[in-house]
Amino acid sequence: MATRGVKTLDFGGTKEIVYERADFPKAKLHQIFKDDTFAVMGYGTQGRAQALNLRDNGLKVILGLREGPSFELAKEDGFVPGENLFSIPEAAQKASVIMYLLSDAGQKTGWDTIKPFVTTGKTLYFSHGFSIVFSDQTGVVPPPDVDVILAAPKGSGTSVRRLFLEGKGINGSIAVWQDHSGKAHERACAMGVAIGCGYLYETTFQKEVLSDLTGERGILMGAIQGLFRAQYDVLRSKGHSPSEAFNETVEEATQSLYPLIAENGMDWMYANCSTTAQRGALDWWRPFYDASLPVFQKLYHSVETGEETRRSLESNSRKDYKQQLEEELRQIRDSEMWRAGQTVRSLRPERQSK
Ligand SMILES: NC(=O)c1ccc[n+]([C@@H]2O[C@H](COP(=O)([O-])OP(=O)(O)OC[C@H]3O[C@@H](n4cnc5c(N)ncnc54)[C@H](O)[C@@H]3O)[C@@H](O)[C@H]2O)c1
Ligand SMILES: CC(C)(O)[C@@H](O)C(=O)O
Ligand SMILES: [Mg+2]
Ligand SMILES: [Mg+2]
Repeated sequence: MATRGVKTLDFGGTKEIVYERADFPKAKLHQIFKDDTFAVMGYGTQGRAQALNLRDNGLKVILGLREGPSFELAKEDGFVPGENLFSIPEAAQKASVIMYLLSDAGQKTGWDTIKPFVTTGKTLYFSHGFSIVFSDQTGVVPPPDVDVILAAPKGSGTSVRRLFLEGKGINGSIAVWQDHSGKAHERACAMGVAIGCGYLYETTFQKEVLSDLTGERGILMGAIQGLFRAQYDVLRSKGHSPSEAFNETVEEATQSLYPLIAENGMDWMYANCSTTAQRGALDWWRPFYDASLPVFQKLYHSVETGEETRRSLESNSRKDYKQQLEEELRQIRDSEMWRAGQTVRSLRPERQSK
């Protein structure tokens, strides 16, 4: 179903539809969701950001959480047990929109608890295509008489909340898996705006999960640590000090050059560097492309075949999962490169004045 006010824009030669916050002013959100109760299941980085943004947008939000640190945090954030803070089944029962924001592994184990409350006319909402697309691994198969929609912010929940509070908005993707009401598309767009996104792109559950898993394993998180570390190790092996190796690898990237890419693109960042740097970057991006292309192809294959979701479910459901995760993060934190980074960051004038 078409939503009024949308724009079709040219993305490098391909026309795509985008939806913006301006297409869904608050009054329209309140009209669309006048009869809805949003139940946010899980209070991780996304659950918390989306719940707080929905609440600040004046919509009716309740939480479904298990007892523990998240429950306590929700109380600190002003949610009140018995009023708008419940157990998972209680919240699912009261909800018209079940926002399934447990961890992806938690969505698999929690499905038997949630399923009885996914009843006729309700909306089941996700911020990832994982559970639905890989239902052969998760068992998450919704009944046919509900809407199943997705609004996936393309960034950390921390940014979802921070940008919203600054009056900005992260970009997000929306998709419809099942349209029982005939309004699922409009409701997905409206939810994307209601949770704090500034603008939204169309996708499918399938495309969202494949691109998201590739991106985070690749450039956004996995590849960036691998590339940083490889350059840092070469500089160190050639006798450069930790501070010099860190600054030339990470600090300048995040503090100077990446913000320039964000502002106006790669060529503009190049144009703001010396002719010497430009010549070198223009000569060397190709060898890096050639070296990494097969790794990205291997990664996409591993995502597409379900290997990555299998690994994630298996590792996240282990009893010692938290300890193992903390140990792996500790190894990164305690590596020389990131210890050097800690000292470098402490020297930033804005940190020193605090
Ligand atoms: N983290 C992000 O910034 C981000 C961005 C876009 C989309 N997403 C998607 O949003 C969803 C939520 O992500 P997240 O990072 O906030 O989640 P998360 O992985 O941090 O987990 C959220 C919460 O789920 C709870 N949980 C896990 N298993 C549970 C169980 N069996 N019973 C009760 N509670 C349980 C945990 O206590 C945790 O606080 C996921 O589908 C994720 O892929 C996340
Ligand atoms: C923030 C990310 C990496 O974009 C998200 O996809 C996640 O899974 O946390
Ligand atoms: Mg992800
Ligand atoms: Mg992502």
